[in-house]
Amino acid sequence: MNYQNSLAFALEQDALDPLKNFRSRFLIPQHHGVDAVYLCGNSLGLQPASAGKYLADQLSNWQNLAVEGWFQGDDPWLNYHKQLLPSIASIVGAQESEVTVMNSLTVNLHLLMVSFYKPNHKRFKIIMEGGAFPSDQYAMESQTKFHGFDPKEAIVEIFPREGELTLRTEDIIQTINEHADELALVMFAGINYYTGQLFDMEAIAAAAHKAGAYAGFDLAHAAGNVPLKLHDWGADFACWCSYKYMNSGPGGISGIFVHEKHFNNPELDRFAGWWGYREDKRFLMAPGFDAAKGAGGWQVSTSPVLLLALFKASMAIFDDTGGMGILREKSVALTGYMEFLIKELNKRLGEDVFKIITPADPQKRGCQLSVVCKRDAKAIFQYLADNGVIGDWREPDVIRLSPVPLYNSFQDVYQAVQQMAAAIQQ
Ligand SMILES: Cc1ncc(COP(=O)(O)O)c(C=O)c1O
Ligand SMILES: Nc1ccccc1C(=O)C[C@H](N)C(=O)O
Repeated sequence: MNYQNSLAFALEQDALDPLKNFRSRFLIPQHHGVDAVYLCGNSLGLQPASAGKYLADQLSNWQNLAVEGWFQGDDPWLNYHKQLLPSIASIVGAQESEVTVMNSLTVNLHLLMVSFYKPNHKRFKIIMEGGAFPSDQYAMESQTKFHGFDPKEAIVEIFPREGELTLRTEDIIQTINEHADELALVMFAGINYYTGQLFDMEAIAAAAHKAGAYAGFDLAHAAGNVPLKLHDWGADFACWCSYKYMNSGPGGISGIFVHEKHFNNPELDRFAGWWGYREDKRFLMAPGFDAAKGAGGWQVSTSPVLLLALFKASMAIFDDTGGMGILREKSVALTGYMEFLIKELNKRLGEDVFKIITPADPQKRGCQLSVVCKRDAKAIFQYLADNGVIGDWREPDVIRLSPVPLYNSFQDVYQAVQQMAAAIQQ
């Protein structure tokens, strides 16, 4: 047997892993008394072991300071969210003033559309990837209808070529060029939730701008997963949830990016609330909205401090890693290792039973591999779950598996593929 196919190889890689100690900073779900193989950080990241303490600190501030907690104590709530901004800015490649934390993802998508989708009869089209996450499809549909357009005319979805599984950048750019005269917005995921394809956001933003349109990105599956350079790429806006690769907890707080080129643009409408008011004068409670400069000016409501506390636990861990570069290095190796083992398994089975639909090029994917199962896929997925391998299922036949560099090991990946082999032999 090839050494790379052995448990010894996986254990050796783990021993060499510079990030190996980070696993112990997370609570790994248990399966029959041992660590489950959790490969589902693409849906819900694991709980930092410190999360309870961060939460308890704020519950204690609430207990002891009550309303004064906004202004007093070691960590007044009024500025609590700001401590998160350097970490978030570094993860998404932004300046601190270009990011803030607020609300949930789809809510933020709608709020940002208020600013960046202002269609007129000449320019009203939105280009997006075909098969985008349903919430994004519903958001775009309802936005076009809200402005009086027919979604069938206003929304242009780009699908892979016949016989291909993922999109070519050249086809995305060509579609943008073809619709240039009528295009208002290009709204793409950073990584598609189903296929795991990582898009060339820089090229997409450049093509959108050349066409005279805005470029926005939903980074639910990209933030905290792959290095991003939103500022340098010139993206107009972006939003993401933080409960996947950023481990902020179920329904955790979302983040937004607005490029600084828009900070002084008087044409940008927004749906305002007092939390987005310029801070030095917010408590004067004067009539007339005066926005805070920067992404913070898009905030609407009071910070949800308990959600921020959970998120802070995770960002402290990210800060200690040294950044997305080192995480990405391990991620490429870990996902590449899973791909290798799945291909070896297919060879042993004499057939591509597990067909990976995610691009093979590491530049075109993040942690996730989406695997189409050619035998009884549901039964195989169930077997994996029964044996402590947690991925997720997306209809009609895809199993998504995402080794996450912060807390997954090479041994996790090895065990997962062992169980896939055992599932077939059932
Ligand atoms: C790409 C994408 N957009 C939107 C959502 C929905 O986010 P939320 O339910 O937090 O609004 C998700 C995940 O749930 C997602 O993966
Ligand atoms: N928020 C959730 C609540 C319940 C179940 C799943 C989710 C997800 O986040 C799914 C994810 N967006 C996906 O890519 O399928």
